[in-house]
Amino acid sequence: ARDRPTREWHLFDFDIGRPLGKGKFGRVYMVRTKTEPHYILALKCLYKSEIVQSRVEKQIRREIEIQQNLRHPNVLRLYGYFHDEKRIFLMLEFAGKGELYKQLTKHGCFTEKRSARYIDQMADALIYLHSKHVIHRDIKPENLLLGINGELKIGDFGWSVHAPGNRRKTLCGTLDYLPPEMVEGKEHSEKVDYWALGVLTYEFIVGSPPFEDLTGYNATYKRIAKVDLKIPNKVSPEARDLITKLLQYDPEKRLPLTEVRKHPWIMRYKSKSS
Ligand SMILES: COc1ccc(C(=O)Nc2ccccc2)cc1NC(=O)CCSc1ncnc(N)c1Br
Repeated sequence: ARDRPTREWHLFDFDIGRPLGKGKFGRVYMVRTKTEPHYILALKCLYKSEIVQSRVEKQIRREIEIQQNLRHPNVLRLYGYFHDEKRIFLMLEFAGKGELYKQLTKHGCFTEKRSARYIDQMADALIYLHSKHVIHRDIKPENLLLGINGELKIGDFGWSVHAPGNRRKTLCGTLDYLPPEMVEGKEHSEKVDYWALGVLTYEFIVGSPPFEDLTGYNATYKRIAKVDLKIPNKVSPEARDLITKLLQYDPEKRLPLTEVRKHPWIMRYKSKSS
């Protein structure tokens, strides 16, 4: 198809606003285009020196290609990018209600109604990403954002890959969301995102991830590999059922995302309006 003309962007096209947070590789600012129409964006600034050093240059180019073609209401848009001699700038959709984990920290945990609506939106976004052969691999509250109407947006893609992947994920981040097959360094598929959705469901309702073991890394490892799952009594039977169906050791036994969207716990809270 004829490529849509994308204009060249430069830093001087924008008024720079407040910092939005520190990503894994750089700083993000709220910005506005200087000329009409005044678009509000999140501009992520990455330093080439850091990128070249950590050899993620190839990764980021692949990232950008993948993401410029993603369009889904629950996936944060990457509109485009530009660079100067020292930096690469990612032009991102601005999520009006900011970082979801800040809400989770503030409230401790979410109601089952709010959790079910978020999980339904996550499942919808993951069905879309998997249809594009993108496995997210890093689903956790820190990577989720909220749009201006409170809708969930998968907001960060530092580690998504094209399926099937078994690139060792440098275990710098938390282990809590890793499924047994990744913890054991085995080949993994998009089913890793099914597992992470189960972990997310648990964490939204309970307020902490299911295999967290503050005594350390190896303790969490063991609990994941054994699927040592204890669900508190406060969790409703329907939520318990969904969590158990997602946190299955065998990836093939995990509930498909289309079934998640039809699960009684999700259906019970589907907003009448939408
Ligand atoms: C599509 O979103 C991305 C796509 C790609 C990358 C990225 O860094 N890729 C990458 C960087 C280096 C190496 C390999 C991959 C990051 C993001 N997203 C982000 O960084 C989120 C910034 S925080 C924020 N954003 C909007 N509204 C808010 N209110 C906030 Br707070």
